[in-house]
Amino acid sequence: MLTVSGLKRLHISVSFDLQDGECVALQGPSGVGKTLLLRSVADLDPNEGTVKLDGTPREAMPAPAWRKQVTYLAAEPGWWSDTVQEHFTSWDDALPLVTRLGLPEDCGPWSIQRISTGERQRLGLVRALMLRSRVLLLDEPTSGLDPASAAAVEALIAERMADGTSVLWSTHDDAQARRVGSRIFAMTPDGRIQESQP
Ligand SMILES: Nc1ncnc2c1ncn2[C@@H]1O[C@H](COP(=O)(O)OP(=O)(O)OP(=O)(O)O)[C@@H](O)[C@H]1O
Repeated sequence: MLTVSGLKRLHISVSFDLQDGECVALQGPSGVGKTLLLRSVADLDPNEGTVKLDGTPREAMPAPAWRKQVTYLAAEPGWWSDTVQEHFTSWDDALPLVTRLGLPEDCGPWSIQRISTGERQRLGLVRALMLRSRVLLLDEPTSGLDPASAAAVEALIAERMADGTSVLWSTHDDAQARRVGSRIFAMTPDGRIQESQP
């Protein structure tokens, strides 16, 4: 279980728990602080508060180890090498997920320059899923996708949840929030979360 207590970052001040295998949808107007919250839980930006995974505080491990277990996926994932496959520790292991998300199996040698926004988004998700994290912090993971690709993403995440992965899923899509979330956190302009049922 992920426990977040008194997390403070800029105007944000939140406390919540995330059970194993649970998905909570995170909603709120653009600029309200959803990305700030997700990045803070992953300890990517300076913030205050107590964040624990199964009772172990994040300070008990090096930050990179924490981020491998509590993984943030940006709406626009970053790229640093020339080709798609160079961004994966094992491209062969990634391929089943790549094809599952509707990408062609020969896309490994493709130049990063040529791939579309939606292709980048799905490849970024595969990269995150390869870590087998305990918690996924997904920042609008289907915002650039067509309905079929978004459905494939939702199905894949549901499988990970069945294996015990917890998910905090930021989305502007109300219908998606109700589909994927067992609870909904609505962020308010004063940086709090209001919980509701889908
Ligand atoms: N490092 C920073 N310093 C100061 N303000 C920041 C910083 N990073 C983000 N902000 C501001 O905090 C606010 C919340 O940004 P955030 O990216 O979390 O919004 P969001 O809810 O994810 O929005 P969207 O739905 O558009 O992605 C914005 O007004 C943003 O400009």
